[in-house]
Amino acid sequence: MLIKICGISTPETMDAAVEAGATHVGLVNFEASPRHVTLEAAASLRARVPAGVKVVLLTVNMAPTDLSRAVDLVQPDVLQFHGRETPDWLAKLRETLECEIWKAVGLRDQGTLERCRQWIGKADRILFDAPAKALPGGNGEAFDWQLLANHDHKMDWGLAGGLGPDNVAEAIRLTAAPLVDTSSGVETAPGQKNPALIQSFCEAVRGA
Ligand SMILES: O=C(O)c1ccccc1NCC(=O)[C@H](O)[C@H](O)COP(=O)(O)O
Repeated sequence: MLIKICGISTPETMDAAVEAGATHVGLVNFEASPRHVTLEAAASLRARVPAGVKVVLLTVNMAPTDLSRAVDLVQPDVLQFHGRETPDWLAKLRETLECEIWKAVGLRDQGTLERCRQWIGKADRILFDAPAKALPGGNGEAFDWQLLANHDHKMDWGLAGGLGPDNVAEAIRLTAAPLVDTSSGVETAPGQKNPALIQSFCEAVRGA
C-alpha cells in the first residue's frame, strides 16, 4: 500500500513522515496555499528524503519555463498537476522528463469518472480528489467514495480528499485504493502538520 503525506513544509514534519513509513511525500508550490514552499525550500526539504521514499512536487498551471526550473532545482520523483494542464502537454512531459507524471482530478460524478479515461497513456497515475473549492486541492473534504467502488481502473490511481486517521481504513475498504493521500487530515491548523497524526494515519493505513 502506498501512502502519500502531502503539503509538508518543515524539516521536522518531513522527518516524521519518513519515519512513519510514508512512501511518498508532497511539496506544494502554489502561493495561495497555506502549505506553499518556495522552490528553494522544496529543494532543501527534498535533500532530507532518503532513497526509497518518493518526492512529489505539486504545481498548478505552472508555465513551462518555470516548470523546467522547478524540476532542475527540486529533482522530484513525481510531478503532480492540479490545474488545467492538457493530456497532450502531460504526455509530452512524460516522454521528456525522467519523473513520473500524476494528474489530480476533482471527482464530482460518474461523468467526471468517464472523462478521466482521457488520461490513460498520458499520465502515470490519476489522483482522485474532492472537487476544487477555495484551493485546487488540500481542502480537507471527501467526495462520494461509492463512485469508485468496483470501478474498472485502466491506469494506476490514488485516493485523496478529506482522508485522516479515522476514516482512511473505511475509504480503503470501499474503494480498494492502492495509494492514499492526506494533507489536512494530519494537521492541527491549515499548513501545520502534526507528527503524531502523521504516525496515526500511516498506522491506520497499514491496519486496514
Ligand atoms: O494542499 C494544498 O494546499 C494544495 C494546494 C493546491 C493544489 C493542491 C494541493 N494539495 C494537493 C494534495 O495532493 C492534497 O493532499 C489533496 O488535495 C488532499 O488534501 P486534503 O483533502 O486536505 O487531505
